[in-house]
Amino acid sequence: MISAFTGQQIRDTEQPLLDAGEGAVLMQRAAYGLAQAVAREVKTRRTLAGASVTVLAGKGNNGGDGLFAAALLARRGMRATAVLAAAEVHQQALAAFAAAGGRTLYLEPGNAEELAVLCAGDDAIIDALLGTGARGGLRGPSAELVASLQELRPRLVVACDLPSGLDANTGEVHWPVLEADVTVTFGGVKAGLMTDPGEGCAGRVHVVEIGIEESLESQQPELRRLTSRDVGAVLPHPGRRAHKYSRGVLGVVAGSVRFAGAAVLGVHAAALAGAGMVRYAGPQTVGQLVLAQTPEALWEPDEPGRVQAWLLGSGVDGKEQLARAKDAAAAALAADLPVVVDAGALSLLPERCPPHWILTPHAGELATLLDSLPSTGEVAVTRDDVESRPLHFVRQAAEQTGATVLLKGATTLVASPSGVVFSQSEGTAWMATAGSGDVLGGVLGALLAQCAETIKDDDGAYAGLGLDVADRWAALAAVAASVHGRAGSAASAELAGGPITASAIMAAVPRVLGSLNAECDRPRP
Ligand SMILES: NC(=O)C1=CN([C@@H]2O[C@H](COP(=O)(O)OP(=O)(O)OC[C@H]3O[C@@H](n4cnc5c(N)ncnc54)[C@H](O)[C@@H]3O)[C@@H](O)[C@H]2O)[C@@H](O)CC1
Ligand SMILES: [K+]
Repeated sequence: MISAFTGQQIRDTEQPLLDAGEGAVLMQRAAYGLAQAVAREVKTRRTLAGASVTVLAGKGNNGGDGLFAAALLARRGMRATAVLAAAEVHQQALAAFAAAGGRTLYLEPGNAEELAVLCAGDDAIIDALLGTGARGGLRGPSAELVASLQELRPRLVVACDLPSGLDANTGEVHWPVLEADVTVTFGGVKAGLMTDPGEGCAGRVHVVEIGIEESLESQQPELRRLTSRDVGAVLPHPGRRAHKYSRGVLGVVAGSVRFAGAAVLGVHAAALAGAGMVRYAGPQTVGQLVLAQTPEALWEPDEPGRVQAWLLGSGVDGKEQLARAKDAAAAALAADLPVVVDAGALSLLPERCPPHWILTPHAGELATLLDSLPSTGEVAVTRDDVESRPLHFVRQAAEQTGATVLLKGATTLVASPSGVVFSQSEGTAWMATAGSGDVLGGVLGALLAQCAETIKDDDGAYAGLGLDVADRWAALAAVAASVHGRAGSAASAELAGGPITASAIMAAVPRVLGSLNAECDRPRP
């Protein structure tokens, strides 16, 4: 599992070392790691000797890291320039930079554009304007410099610790921000690098160890990301004596005459993701389409028979289908069964949901949901609000409803009502296509049906994740998001990185499950 921490958690962990006079050592480790990363990136394009690098240096320790790194790069033969954004910068770092032969320029009111043109063509730019000590975004000439540079599209931007202007704790972005190709972050991943919109500006994230990593482990991560091994360990696996009922039966109330495809995709995705059986409830015309795609499924016009979990809501439209979803929700609540609550069913929540109710809104639906809750207050939450602060709002929704909430996006966040949040980002932007969410619902529904009866006791699979039992639902939802993202990326990769349909995402699910199992050395069933 990859853990991400707030800037404050990282600073608190550094503090005892700073108190012991180790600050300079930490900075040297950070600078060395940053310089190595820049050198590695430049060398994929050309030789280091004679290549050019500009460091944009602010007045804090982030600027110090950047200047020391640029000094190391100058000593390795790069032509190094520093653009100083403040009158006072880290003195020892500036002295080391000058001693290594670096050239210094001063950012002043009126010369930002000129400096941007001067360094935009460099082989690398290091953004060391603001780090974890930032309050708000870039201002004045620094903001102008970064805005101009962003327009000029530099060849390679490496962010020092985090892109300047990004909130290390929340991932909120105070524009303008210089979008990085690589972010070299120190000691541990900052939460803002694992949630949008911050993650979208950070490029590839590389962690440099500076000696605080062991102490950080005692902190509760702000965000958690499951790796392929974690996902493989949690995925359900049929035992030798399994039969279709013990494998897990999923009941689906999705689709409608108007949105029939949602039912077809949800049911088929669930079957491909390993449900022992899928029972579909809906109008006959839709039932026929469902059976045409998935002859393995059962169509039942009204209430399906016994199930272990429910998928409710995707594409539900009209009185009759909504009534079926309502009945199924009531039955699920009475029988304490896990439920995926998507789209049309998000309006059917009880006053307090259990954590095994997993809501799967996109940003707009989450805004509507929050607005409908009596606890939200007077000011309406908009889609833009959710997109600017997804971590804040997904957590709020989980706390206020009691449900586990999976917020779909380029980075998908899953919040448990306890405040534990997972972040998965394996997908591709091609997955923003009609029906993609219906496939995710099917995959998640299938996982719930397969794990419903074992999740509380299956300590082995969840060992190492350090979670309370109630948070396992969020972990399982993160597994579904990961499988869905991997399936989309695999489908697109097969088409040389081209566009994909929801059906293509769905078709790739079994292969993704197979390779995740293989990676965990699990025997084939
Ligand atoms: N604490 C340590 O020992 C270590 C710190 N490291 C680096 O130090 C950084 C944190 O250093 P600092 O605490 O100095 O913080 P920053 O480097 O983020 O700079 C904060 C300074 O900028 C000013 N400032 C804050 N917001 C501003 C804004 N919006 N516009 C302009 N100026 C603003 C503050 O008044 C403060 O002087 C980390 O991100 C990391 O890069 C690393 O060297 C590892 C060790
Ligand atoms: K920075």
